[in-house]
Amino acid sequence: MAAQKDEGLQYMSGLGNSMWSEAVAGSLPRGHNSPLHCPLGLYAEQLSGTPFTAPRARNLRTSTETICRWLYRIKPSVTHEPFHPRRPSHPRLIGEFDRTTTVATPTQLRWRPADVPPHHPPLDFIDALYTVCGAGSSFLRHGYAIHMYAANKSMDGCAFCNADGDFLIVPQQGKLLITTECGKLLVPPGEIVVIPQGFRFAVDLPDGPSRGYVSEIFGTHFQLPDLGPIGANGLASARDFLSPTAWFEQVHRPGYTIVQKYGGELFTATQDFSPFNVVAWHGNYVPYKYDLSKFCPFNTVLFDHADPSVNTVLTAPTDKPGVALLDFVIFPPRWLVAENTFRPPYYHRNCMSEFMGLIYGIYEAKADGFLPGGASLHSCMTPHGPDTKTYEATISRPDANEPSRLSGTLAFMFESALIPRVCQWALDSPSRDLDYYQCWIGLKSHFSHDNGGATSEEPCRK
Ligand SMILES: O=C(O)Cc1cc(O)ccc1O
Ligand SMILES: [Fe+2]
Repeated sequence: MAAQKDEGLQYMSGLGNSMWSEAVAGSLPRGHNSPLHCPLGLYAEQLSGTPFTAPRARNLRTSTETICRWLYRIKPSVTHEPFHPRRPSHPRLIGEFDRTTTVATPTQLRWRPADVPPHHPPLDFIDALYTVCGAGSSFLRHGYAIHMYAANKSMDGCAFCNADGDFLIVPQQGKLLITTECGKLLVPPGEIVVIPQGFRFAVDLPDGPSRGYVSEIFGTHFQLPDLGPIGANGLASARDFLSPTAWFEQVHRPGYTIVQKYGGELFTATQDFSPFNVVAWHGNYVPYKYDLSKFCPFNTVLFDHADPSVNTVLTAPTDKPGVALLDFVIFPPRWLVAENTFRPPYYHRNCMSEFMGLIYGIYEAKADGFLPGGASLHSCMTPHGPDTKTYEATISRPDANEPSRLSGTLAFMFESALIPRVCQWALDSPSRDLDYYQCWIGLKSHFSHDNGGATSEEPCRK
């Protein structure tokens, strides 16, 4: 496990491995999870990311100390006033996707980037978050939600805790400085961060306003995809995932608020100290970040267009082999070398549902209209593919067989086997591109065929 430094913060590398970190030498109990007296008078506390009895291969556990076994903190997280529904509530977060909360639509949907309000109204990460679509239920521990955010203010005097699932956050504009119970992570656009279920965290915006995408998964965790015939190396490498090192503050903070998302609703509880009081921790259930430029893409080197699964960074599995609750797939800069091949994405209908975002540049299938910070949704079996301009430009390229480098672009997809229902506010949003379908209407027939004299009224049959 190599330590890495980044703008003054130190990280540990690896994914799924057991790590330990102590902000004060000797604060982590050795050989014990819950000693009668923890070093330095800390409390032990365990945070479980899977049922205790999950098979060992899936049993992720993070501990933040003290009384029990794994995480060692100045005061345990139970030391707070009772939870109450947050006032004002947050009407644009959904944790259960059914007819009462959301809408079913097979229409191709696209949104322009949302404006990031410069100062007003003040919106921190929590208030800026709004659900776009999703499926299933956080209560039933099966499903996912896709949210977006456009925030202009650091969280102040509060920490967020998502009891519903893991967040995979994709900042598109503006860095996030995320303080977690395990330490701090600085996440600029081009990197992603995963905050597993149950961790308390606070988001600062050191660069000013920030905008991005969030996928949330209920009942499982992200893991690296199997590589199959690719072999032992390629795509995302475990050593490029970075977790924080222990960091704590011991401060009296009267009125400090824990905002807990539970069943898609927000609840608050106050306490008089910072929750970032973990002095040492060990376990394999930790937040982590990943720089997407570290991804090693594989693709066709002779002909045809490879399916996008070849660019899977992380996958959240279901119980059915090969069927993802949610895949996180990227379309990074790379060489295109296929011969006699239509190189952009093909026209297709997919039994999986595809939500896409663009971090920077131009997406290879859309010459116009899909902008950085924007989004699209092509649900189960909804036809989609390159827009007219892309198609016409591609088939008339004189250099169509020359190697070309796709540069300065980074798009991604959240792809799921579960069919999403869409929030009404996303359908009614002023950012929605109601003319999206027009990008394909201009596709004209290129069909030319010697039909042996048949007229248009007399179909040609062979
Ligand atoms: O629809 C999309 O743009 C995503 C996508 C990209 C690709 O290269 C192949 C299939 C696919 O769904
Ligand atoms: Fe697609």
